[in-house]
Amino acid sequence: MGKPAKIAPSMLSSDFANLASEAQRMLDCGADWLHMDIMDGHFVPNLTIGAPVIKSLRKHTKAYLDCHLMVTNPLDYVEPLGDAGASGFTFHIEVTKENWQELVERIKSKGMRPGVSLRPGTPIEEVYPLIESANPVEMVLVMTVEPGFGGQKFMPEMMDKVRTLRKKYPSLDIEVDGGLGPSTIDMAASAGANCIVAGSSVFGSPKPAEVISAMRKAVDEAPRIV
Ligand SMILES: O=C(CO)[C@@H](O)[C@H](O)COP(=O)(O)O
Repeated sequence: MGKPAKIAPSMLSSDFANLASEAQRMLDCGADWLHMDIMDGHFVPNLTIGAPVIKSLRKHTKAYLDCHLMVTNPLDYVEPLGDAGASGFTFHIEVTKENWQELVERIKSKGMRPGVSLRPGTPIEEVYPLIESANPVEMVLVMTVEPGFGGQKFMPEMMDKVRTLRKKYPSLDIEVDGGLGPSTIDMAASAGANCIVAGSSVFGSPKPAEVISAMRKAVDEAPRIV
């Protein structure tokens, strides 16, 4: 039995003007987590939401808010996001090589679950110290597109990173994000990913509950590589 599946619709593909009802619609369709893309227009060329929106959404739901920080200065977001009610706080290794220890400590002290993410061009070895630390991150998010926008094409070559991580760390939560849907889920699931972020495939479907359930089945029934 592998790690349980966590299916996390990316709210970036939702109708932001109706965020609370879109979130509830996803939960009613079987979502485990709500994936919240926080972009600063600097680390990535897109600007989305921040702590005020998380705070507003938190008033409408008790769901796990899986926040992915595509920002240059994640430390600045810890306090506001913790106070706003974020559940997970996943930062990028490319901007935290010098201060990830302090960052992880502060994320945990605000009651959030720390994760680390990496761009497609970043070698997987860069996150090992964060997993092996005495105060470790609890999830690795392997980007399967260049971060910044929904609706891009899945990069199958990123599955080598997932396989390597799963072999080395059998009980780690491994999340994948970008281009996931019915046609790519088997690649991610068989490589060992258990947390699946999906935007366009879920929100673009007339039957989102079926897409979510098919992705869960693929993860739960994937042949285990460890
Ligand atoms: O973080 C990002 C993009 O940077 C993602 O969460 C996307 O929003 C996923 O969307 P799809 O690729 O599934 O459409």
